[in-house]
Amino acid sequence: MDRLIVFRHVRAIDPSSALDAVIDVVIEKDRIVRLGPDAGAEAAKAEWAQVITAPGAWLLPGLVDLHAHLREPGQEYKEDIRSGLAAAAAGGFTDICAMPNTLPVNDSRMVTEAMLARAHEVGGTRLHPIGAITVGQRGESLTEMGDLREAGAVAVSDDGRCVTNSAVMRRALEYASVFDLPVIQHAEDHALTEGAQMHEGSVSTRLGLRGWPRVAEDIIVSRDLLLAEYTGARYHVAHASTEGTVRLLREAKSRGLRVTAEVTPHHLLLTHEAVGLYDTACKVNPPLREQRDIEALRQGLADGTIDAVATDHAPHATIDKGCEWSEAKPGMIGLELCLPLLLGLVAEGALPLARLVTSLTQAPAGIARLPDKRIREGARADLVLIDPEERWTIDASCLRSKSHNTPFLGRTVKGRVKMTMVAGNVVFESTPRSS
Ligand SMILES: NC(=O)N[C@@H](CC(=O)O)C(=O)O
Ligand SMILES: [Zn+2]
Ligand SMILES: [Zn+2]
Repeated sequence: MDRLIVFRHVRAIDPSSALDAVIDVVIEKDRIVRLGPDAGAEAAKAEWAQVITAPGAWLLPGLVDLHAHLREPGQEYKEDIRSGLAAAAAGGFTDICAMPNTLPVNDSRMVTEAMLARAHEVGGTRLHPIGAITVGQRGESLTEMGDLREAGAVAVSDDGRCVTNSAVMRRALEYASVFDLPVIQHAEDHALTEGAQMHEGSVSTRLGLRGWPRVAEDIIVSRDLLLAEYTGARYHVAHASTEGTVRLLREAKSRGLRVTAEVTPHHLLLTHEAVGLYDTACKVNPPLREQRDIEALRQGLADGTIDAVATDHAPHATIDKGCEWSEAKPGMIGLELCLPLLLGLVAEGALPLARLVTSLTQAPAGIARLPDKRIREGARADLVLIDPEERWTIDASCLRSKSHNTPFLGRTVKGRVKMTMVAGNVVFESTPRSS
């Protein structure tokens, strides 16, 4: 018998279809075939139907992450494609884009194909590789972007490093636009961040650490926006962290530029004060900044200046973090914490729920040119079911990721992913309520 799944009386939320109502949603094989009040009453009677009655639960389109580091090939002790995709599924993600700063760098068709082959073997959440902009991420010669695209890359980026040379960036934008690939920039003027250990401000002064000033990001973003305008290419800002970036993007968008941006949960929630006394879990690039940056980023996300939320899931092992601050690797995990953390912002009234959903579904899907994420008849059944009321405490033992580097351990959050479905296949299902 073909697969038949019936969600009964769930709150289905899909801003792109102007949907927010308590309804039934019926899935046959890989598609949503019916939805509406009591639309599942008949189907639920079928002997082979899997009926999911979850009063109070929310059903959202599957989440899309534009920015994750899966560490395979090369650093599988931190994460691999299997554990990374498992973490993604547990976080409600049906699609994730993997950054190319692997070992070797994903700057060739061969690496892209190998990653996709591995993801295919593993199954579950879909993996979409991002190819490098320059060979070896060295910032010099461009990669064969046509090959990367043909092999399955959805964007190009040298993330972890910034393309600082303006001529290289110009050529990258021109070349990528031939293949309709967005160029994702890690905006950091390396000349201004040499030796930098955290945000340049009162905390870096107190701790005696060299700082990464906001302007190191703003300079690159403003130059890139000029280049994007000049070349007409698609340009995307990774992990926006400053109020300057938000202001520059707002101005660029008001003039009709084809530019987009993402922000991470940690940059929306934490300031440099979280570093405390050298807590390496808070070491991340770009660094945690100040309250006024948080305010600007939240405002930018709420009004659409910032299009998407991305996790920048950056797993590092204990050996990479359990050392002196200056030796510790930057980055924090995010796939499993993103949705619950940001539901907290919604509960506080700092972000409309519809914007949160769009910024995790339709917006990133559009940037990576993935199929629409919709809850409507005929759409592919990429869905996530959440219990918005369940409270739980973030603990290493409940994480699928191989690494546990996050400053949010021990924090109690409200809202939990109960089920993730990729084209009608259940790829994650949580154990029953623990509290
Ligand atoms: N965000 C980080 O601090 N680290 C990322 C690289 C990056 O996103 O710049 C990593 O690969 O570990
Ligand atoms: Zn980066
Ligand atoms: Zn990154």
